[in-house]
Amino acid sequence: MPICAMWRAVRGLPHSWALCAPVARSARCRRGCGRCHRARPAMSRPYDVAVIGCGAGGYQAAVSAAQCGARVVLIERAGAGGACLNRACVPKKAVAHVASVLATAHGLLGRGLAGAMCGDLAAMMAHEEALVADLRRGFPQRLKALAIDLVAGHARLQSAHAIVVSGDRGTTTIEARRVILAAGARPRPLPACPIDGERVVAADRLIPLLASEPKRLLCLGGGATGVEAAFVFRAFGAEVTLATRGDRLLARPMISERAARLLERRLSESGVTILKGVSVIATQVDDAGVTVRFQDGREGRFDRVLVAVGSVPRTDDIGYRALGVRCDSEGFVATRETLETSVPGIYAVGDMKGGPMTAAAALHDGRIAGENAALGGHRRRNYHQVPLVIDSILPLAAVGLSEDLAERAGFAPEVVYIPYGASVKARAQGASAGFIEIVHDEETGQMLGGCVAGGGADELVHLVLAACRSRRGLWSLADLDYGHPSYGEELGAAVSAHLAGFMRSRPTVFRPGIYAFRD
Ligand SMILES: Cc1cc2nc3c(=O)[nH]c(=O)nc-3n(C[C@H](O)[C@H](O)[C@H](O)COP(=O)(O)OP(=O)(O)OC[C@H]3O[C@@H](n4cnc5c(N)ncnc54)[C@H](O)[C@@H]3O)c2cc1C
Ligand SMILES: NC(=O)c1ccc[n+]([C@@H]2O[C@H](COP(=O)([O-])OP(=O)(O)OC[C@H]3O[C@@H](n4cnc5c(N)ncnc54)[C@H](O)[C@@H]3O)[C@@H](O)[C@H]2O)c1
Repeated sequence: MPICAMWRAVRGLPHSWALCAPVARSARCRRGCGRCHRARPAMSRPYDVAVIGCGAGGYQAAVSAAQCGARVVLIERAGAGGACLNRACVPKKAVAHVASVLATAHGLLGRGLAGAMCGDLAAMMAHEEALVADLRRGFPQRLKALAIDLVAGHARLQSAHAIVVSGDRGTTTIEARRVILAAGARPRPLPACPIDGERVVAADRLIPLLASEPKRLLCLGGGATGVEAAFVFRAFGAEVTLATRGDRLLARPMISERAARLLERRLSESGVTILKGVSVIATQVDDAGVTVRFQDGREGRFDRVLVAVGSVPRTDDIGYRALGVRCDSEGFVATRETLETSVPGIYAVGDMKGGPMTAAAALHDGRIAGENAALGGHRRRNYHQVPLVIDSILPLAAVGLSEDLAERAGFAPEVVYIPYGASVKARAQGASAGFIEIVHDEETGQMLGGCVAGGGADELVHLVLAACRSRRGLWSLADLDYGHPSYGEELGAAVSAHLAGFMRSRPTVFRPGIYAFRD
């Protein structure tokens, strides 16, 4: 007799799903009584972890939780992969690579290359679309391999343990012991420059904007998006103006002043017009373009405008505020270092919470929150371990503490500056505009951070990060053998000079600092 039937017989109750549910997962029951299995709705057994949003943060959180043995459901209302895969990092990397090959080729004219080199926009867009589609297709398989259920629809929290999902197939309720919010953010609107999706577009429409082949483009905002967009559009022949309210590009503590100045010079040399300390007071859109008025009286005429002035939280109906999840003054979800919100059992990752808003940081969050939610652990996030990489005419990457931040954290920072002018590889490649800056504690030799501007930046930064996380600090870089000629050897050469003093006087013991706690 099937187990559910036995259960009914014992209790003397009619056949019902609620009764059978506890035994319906048994193989014996399925063989004997198909009804229980077929009738079982999604709510049959609470999940250990439910994740809302399948962007970089949500995907990683689901994977980490599943790898910890949790039963996980991932709810996504649009395309899996979120902003990073569909609109931002991935397509941007594809087009920025072509742009940097073009820039490199121009730099080698008369040094081994001859003739005109130009981009093929249509072919590049086709490559980018195929890449994104291919990566998106892989999602279901990767999730299936970890037994993660992917549910399509808009998720709304009903309680800390119940989520109502509305999709094409109606509404269902999913129960979970813990919930991870990973719903992302959206571009900050600029009232003086309203988005119309055609002439004036938001930062996350960068790729479609490229396809429209603007001749005269205004990039509003001197942050990561503005800088990267200005570089790519210029490489494809557009006349580009980059206008920012701030007094420098990439105004974040991790990126040194010296790097920002060099980037500005390289962008200007490539033909980008840079306006600093300006903001738009009015825009007028007509059939032929956009007239933009700035607060300093200047006026400009452009084909298109890209508004990239930061991000704001999603205000969509997700229901967490009603449950008492606290937000910061800007509306981003506030979290503890464990990424748990003010409501126990609800975590938040990625762009929807305060902190750095990059896919790299969202992935870091996802690893921590996924594990904490699955195991009830207390691993803490540490954004000093997350690199920032900017694709531009001057590749830039940074990690850890700048000199200022190190001083404020109580270290005695010393900055080692290594210009690429001394690098054999950089000179051989005709790319000697660049440098490496390393911040370390001069009393102990502990590595605290670094900023790389120039060739190899996006990969070298990981070597700097590894040294920051190593208890051997500067020694960890000095002990390595490097290929020659290489950019890496510049790191080794620079730190060797600084080690002489320590070798005479100091042991390799570090004070507790930003990298001291291990996870
Ligand atoms: C042009 C551009 C280029 C960038 N390039 C880089 C880069 O090179 N490197 C880098 O590190 N960062 C980059 N970023 C930043 C990066 O894209 C974001 O920080 C990252 O994608 C944020 O990931 P997330 O998981 O927090 O959010 P998202 O990727 O926005 O994912 C949130 C997901 O949640 C879903 N969702 C929202 N609400 C609900 C709901 N109620 N129910 C179900 N699903 C829901 C959304 O559909 C979405 O798929 C770039 C950003 C831009 C704009
Ligand atoms: N490579 C990467 O990691 C990468 C690339 C692109 C975007 N992103 C992330 O995406 C998010 C959005 O990028 P973003 O560049 O839009 O934001 P951002 O916060 O990086 O930069 C915003 C810029 O807009 C300027 N600004 C603000 N208000 C303005 C105004 N009224 N007029 C003119 N300028 C104004 C600011 O001075 C700043 O330079 C960021 O958090 C960024 O970290 C990351």
